[in-house]
Amino acid sequence: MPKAVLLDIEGTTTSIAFVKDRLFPFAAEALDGFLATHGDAPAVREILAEVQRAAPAESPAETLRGWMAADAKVTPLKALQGLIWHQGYADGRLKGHLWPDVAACLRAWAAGGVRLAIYSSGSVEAQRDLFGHSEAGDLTPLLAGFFDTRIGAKREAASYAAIAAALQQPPGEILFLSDVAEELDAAREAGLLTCQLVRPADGTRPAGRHPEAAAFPEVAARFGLPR
Ligand SMILES: CSCCC(=O)C(=O)COP(=O)(O)O
Ligand SMILES: [Mg+2]
Repeated sequence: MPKAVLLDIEGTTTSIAFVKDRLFPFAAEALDGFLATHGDAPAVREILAEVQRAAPAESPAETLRGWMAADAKVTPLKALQGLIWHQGYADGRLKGHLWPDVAACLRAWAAGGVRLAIYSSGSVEAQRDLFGHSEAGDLTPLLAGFFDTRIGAKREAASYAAIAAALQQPPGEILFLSDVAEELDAAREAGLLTCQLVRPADGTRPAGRHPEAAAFPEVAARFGLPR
């Protein structure tokens, strides 16, 4: 049985539609107003300086809008989206979507001594907000670690090796769950166990090169996780 489970968010714990049709438009629509009112806050200034360094020829707002349109998994964009979503979670406009099978399995796995951690392109702050204000309540006490692209890109094996080291867990004892085959390939290269979430409602196509499950109870059955 794996001693730790590392979880992707979009397409794994959470519907792709929630991220693409709710979270992303929420941040895009709020961008200009947020920059006007919070542009001088130190955390925002730092992000904007990083954006400007990445694309010196245009304004940070233009660059951010381009990255949003392209769904670029770029760390400063993800950090800024997290700050914008934080307001929505705080005032109740946003609630983190979780597939109905997810919360019960996370509770059972954690209660059975399995360590749980998140690895998403969304910033650590955004991850904490999604699970802290989820439709199933505050699940953050179940989670032992949060990792984003600051530790490395999700399609690079080195990122998974770094996460295993941060969790102080041998890679072979960690099961990584994701809908994206290239992420699973990278995790397996680093020595992690892998399982592709092929959720019918998300339209995920099975890649055919990793164990597959349509929902978390199937993951539990296949890998002997507590139920
Ligand atoms: C913290 S939820 C927002 C997820 C996000 O911004 C994203 O780009 C999806 O990334 P994932 O690695 O979870 O597929
Ligand atoms: Mg995903």
